[in-house]
Amino acid sequence: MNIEKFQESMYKLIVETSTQLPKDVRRAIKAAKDKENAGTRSAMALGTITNNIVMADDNISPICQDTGLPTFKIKTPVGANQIEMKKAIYNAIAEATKNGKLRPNSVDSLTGQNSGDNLGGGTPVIKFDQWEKDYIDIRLILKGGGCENKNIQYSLPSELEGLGRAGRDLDGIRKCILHSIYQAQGQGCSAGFIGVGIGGDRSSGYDLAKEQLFRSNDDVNPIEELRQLEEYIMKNANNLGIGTMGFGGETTLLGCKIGVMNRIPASFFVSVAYNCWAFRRLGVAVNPETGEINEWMYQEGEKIDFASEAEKETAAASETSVNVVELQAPITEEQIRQLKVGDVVRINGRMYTGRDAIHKYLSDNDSPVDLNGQIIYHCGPVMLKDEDGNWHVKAAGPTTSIREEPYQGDIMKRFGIRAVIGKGGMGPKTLAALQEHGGVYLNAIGGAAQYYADCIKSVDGVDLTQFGIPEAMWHLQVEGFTAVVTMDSHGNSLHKDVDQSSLEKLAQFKEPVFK
Ligand SMILES: O=C(O)C[C@H](O)C(=O)O
Ligand code: SF4
Repeated sequence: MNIEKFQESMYKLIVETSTQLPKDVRRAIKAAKDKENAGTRSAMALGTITNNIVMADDNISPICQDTGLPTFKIKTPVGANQIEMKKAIYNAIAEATKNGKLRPNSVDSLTGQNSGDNLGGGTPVIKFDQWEKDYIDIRLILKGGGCENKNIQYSLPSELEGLGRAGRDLDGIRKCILHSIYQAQGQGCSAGFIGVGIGGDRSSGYDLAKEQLFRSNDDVNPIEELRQLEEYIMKNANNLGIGTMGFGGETTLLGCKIGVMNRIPASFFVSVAYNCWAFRRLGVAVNPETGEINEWMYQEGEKIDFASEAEKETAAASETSVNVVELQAPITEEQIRQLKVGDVVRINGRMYTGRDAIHKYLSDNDSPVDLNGQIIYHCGPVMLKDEDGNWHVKAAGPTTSIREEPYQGDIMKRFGIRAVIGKGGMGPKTLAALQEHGGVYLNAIGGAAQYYADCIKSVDGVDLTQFGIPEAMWHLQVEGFTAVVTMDSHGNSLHKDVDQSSLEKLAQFKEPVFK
């Protein structure tokens, strides 16, 4: 095999997967957009998402800043040199990271050290299989951490919130799947795609669930019961009213694929792999001699590019139909107290990024900057340094805020922070702190990493770089950064409301359907 060519092919596959959504995924997003009523929060979120897809296409930059744990599934003809192929993939991964197409995402679990090039113990994941065909089939998925955290595994029989007993039968499986979508709320950047694995053990069950994510979203399940179940889930999950980003709305699920394998008598697992709307998976057929790409997968049928004028108009119309408040730090308590759930804010000026490592750090250390009246953005960006030593933001969407729930309220009070921006909402502890202290939670659109990177006009500094690029505290200068108030200082939380109403809707699916 021509290994240089093969490495080039792998680089192309990585860049394409990170920056361009496959055609089947685009069609699913377009269908969701057509269903959402203009002027709603969900329609606005979808408008931002589709603008972001266009920007990623144009800039050849990551659709979402979290480029996940790169996972390759490879089928080779007998005799292919897997050791050589692995090395070429590692090189291609390091190069894509250096060029800002992947975020450095490989972190030592004990020391917290980021390897900087996406290589390290267990990363990337490469799984080989042999087959009797004469070409190499390589599929890649970049599944981010927020949706990975919403994967769930059920052991049947089980008692499920809202749904009651789930037994060891098709109807019990139905209940698990509906519950999995409910428990994800908007935190995995809904609307999502799910892969379900029935049977196996805890690890092979999850593998089977993830394997389903490699099926084309338009295929038809060859097993009749599973075909019916997939159809049932697609129809009914969208009645849960969770909607885009958990804002409420018509579309919660964009795809559902279910696979089955045998189990041992004592175990009955239903494993669900949740993937965000930024469903980055592609595949190529590679010539084993030349190392060149012969064919791209998932690219049949119509390509939606979301770039037409009509698309832009709907996005603009939904943005203008709401109340927009301008904010600039430092913000006063009085300004914050005026904000209510549902208001849209447009931020100009300074904000600081802070995510997991920073929140833990601030909980028992002083802040390197004065945070009084300031805004914290839950974000781990993709950054590149130019020859003059200046940093540039390549992708910068929000991360899931709920992970900071144990720290957030205390930190806001202690440092005088007035606003935090993230996605998916926060819990009761933060809500109480917002009310007591005069703070607000702003929801940005998860995955819209190009859209927000474009709002960042300069990087004015950085602190705590020992935590690695995604976890450092970046000082950003922004213009027209738009987010929605979803938790205010009067005890209101859109997330609490949507959770409650979707739980009530979930309970409507309690009665058996598959006998
Ligand atoms: O790590 C990130 O940037 C985001 C993560 O994928 C998330 O959804 O929380
Ligand atoms: S931020 Fe959202 S879109 Fe990006 S990887 Fe996480 S879950 Fe997916």
